[in-house]
Amino acid sequence: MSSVKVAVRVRPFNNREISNQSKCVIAMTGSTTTISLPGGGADKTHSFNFDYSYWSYNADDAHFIGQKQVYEDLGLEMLEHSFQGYNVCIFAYGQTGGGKSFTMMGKPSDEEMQGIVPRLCQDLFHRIKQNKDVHLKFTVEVSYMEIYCERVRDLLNPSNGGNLKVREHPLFGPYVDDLTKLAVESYVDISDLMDEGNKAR
Ligand SMILES: Nc1ncnc2c1ncn2[C@@H]1O[C@H](COP(=O)(O)OP(=O)(O)OP(=O)(O)O)[C@@H](O)[C@H]1O
Repeated sequence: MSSVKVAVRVRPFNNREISNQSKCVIAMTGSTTTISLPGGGADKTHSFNFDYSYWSYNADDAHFIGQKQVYEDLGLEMLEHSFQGYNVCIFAYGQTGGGKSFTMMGKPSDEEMQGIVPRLCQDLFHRIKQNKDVHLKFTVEVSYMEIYCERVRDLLNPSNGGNLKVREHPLFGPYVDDLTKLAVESYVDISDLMDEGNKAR
């Protein structure tokens, strides 16, 4: 099994794209994404295979993929790996307005629209609660930082200086020196800390 999985997602057109009568140049079949350059012709069509190609362009489409499916494919697997003792990381990459926040956070107050992070945090605590092994103890800690213009800021302690140092531990790899880590016991604790951190952005 590959240690890296890549998913691409198409979001619906925004108002500007609709009013410009933009044409959607992406098509998806299974896990394949096809880009057709305007003008047509076979040589202007390029196909790429990913682990997942998520068609979230139009909710009426039979192939539409919503927040729940994205979480069940990507988030649940990472949660499973973390309980098996692996370090996991999910990151979103793409141009501004492309849908990174929507996929990762979504609308946390609307159950159907929740993104990967709120769903994963809730399942994390459900799984911990189900533990019956008296020899197993779980500790969940949260850090929240912003890297902007090559400067690392601690969003849970903004007075912690504007540029924390990134260092490399010989065994555990890269880490941010002095970054605040706070113990949490529920998804509500995490949600409160995210609100707190967002105020410092
Ligand atoms: N899959 C989707 N379904 C419905 N709306 C979406 C989807 N993806 C993105 N959007 C909407 O598109 C807009 C831009 O998305 P978002 O803010 O997530 O982009 P972003 O990549 O995080 O942008 P930035 O880099 O500027 O922060 C938002 O209004 C969001 O609600």
